Amino acid sequence: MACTKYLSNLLFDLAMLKGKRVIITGASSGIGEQMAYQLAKMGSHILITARTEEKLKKVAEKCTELGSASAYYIHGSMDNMTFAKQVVHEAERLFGGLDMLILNHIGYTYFGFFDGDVDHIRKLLEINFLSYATMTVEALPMLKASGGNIVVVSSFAGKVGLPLTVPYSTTKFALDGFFSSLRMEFYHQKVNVSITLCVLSYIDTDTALNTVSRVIQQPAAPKEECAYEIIKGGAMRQREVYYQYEATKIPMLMRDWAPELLEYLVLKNYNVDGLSKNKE
Ligand SMILES: NC(=O)C1=CN([C@@H]2O[C@H](COP(=O)(O)OP(=O)(O)OC[C@H]3O[C@@H](n4cnc5c(N)ncnc54)[C@H](OP(=O)(O)O)[C@@H]3O)[C@@H](O)[C@H]2O)C=CC1
Ligand SMILES: CC(C)CCC[C@@H](C)[C@H]1CC[C@H]2[C@@H]3C(=O)C=C4C[C@@H](O)CC[C@]4(C)[C@H]3CC[C@]12C
Repeated sequence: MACTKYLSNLLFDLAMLKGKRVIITGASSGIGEQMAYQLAKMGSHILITARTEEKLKKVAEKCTELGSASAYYIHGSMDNMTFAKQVVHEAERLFGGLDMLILNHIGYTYFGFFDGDVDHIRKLLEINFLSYATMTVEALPMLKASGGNIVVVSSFAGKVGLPLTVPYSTTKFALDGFFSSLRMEFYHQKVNVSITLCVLSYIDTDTALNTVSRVIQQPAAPKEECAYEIIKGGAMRQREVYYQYEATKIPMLMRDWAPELLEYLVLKNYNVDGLSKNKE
């Protein structure tokens, strides 16, 4: 594993992203914000989006300072498919094309036992899944023209059923179904657009730490390194990225061979007594 990582670091030249035109969704905070900074340092043209304009403005300004070829922002909510399409059209207007589409945003969800609210699942599917499909469809002509990359930020919870994240996990599993099937069709149709699905473990973003630190005992991995690994995987046209490798790939090997053992290990990692304190 260490050897593979060493090799891919060696092959991944930061210059690969110089001058590339990139959209990053959910880039006003967390992993998306970090990806914007990394791409800025690599000299990309960047269009970031999220709902909060003031935060986006600050992130875009920092991108310019860090050396981005250009940095723009557009604010709006991804529960609105017209807005999802508008973001792609804005990239076309600003850059005249697109090399990389990084789909990373998620809507708010609760961390707790499923409360029976199916309407919440429907709304979360709009934000976490349907907007991803919408932006992909809209961006495909530009990505085909550039031989570009689609990068989908998912989770270990999108590969394995976990407690306390029923609606969220549903939306992440949907991403795997859509994008893994689409990737297969691209092979058939000789579409030169790569699809990278990123399977992330617990990452130290403010949202994650505030939401789950009382319940999950294991340490969170650094968002900066996580952002780098996602961009690298996308640029290298990898089909999937596992970060942190040990916390995601090894349990994945267990998933089909020893599912009961995996369930046992997952449950041991959750301290559900911490849940009530979460709500205070
Ligand atoms: N952190 C973790 O432990 C893990 C994270 N992941 C994945 O990584 C990705 C990033 O997560 P993380 O950085 O922690 O999340 P953050 O909460 O830090 O960032 C979420 C981003 O999405 C934006 N957003 C929220 N609601 C909407 C909306 N309705 N429309 C458009 N944008 C919205 C937020 O900005 P604003 O509020 O301004 O709209 C923000 O920019 C997600 O896909 C997540 O599933 C996967 C596994 C673990
Ligand atoms: C082998 C097992 C012990 C691994 C367990 C991994 C667990 C701890 C990891 C894997 C995926 C992680 C969740 C995730 O994907 C995204 C988010 C959204 C964020 O806003 C709040 C935190 C949350 C719910 C993460 C919580 C921690 C999770 C469940």
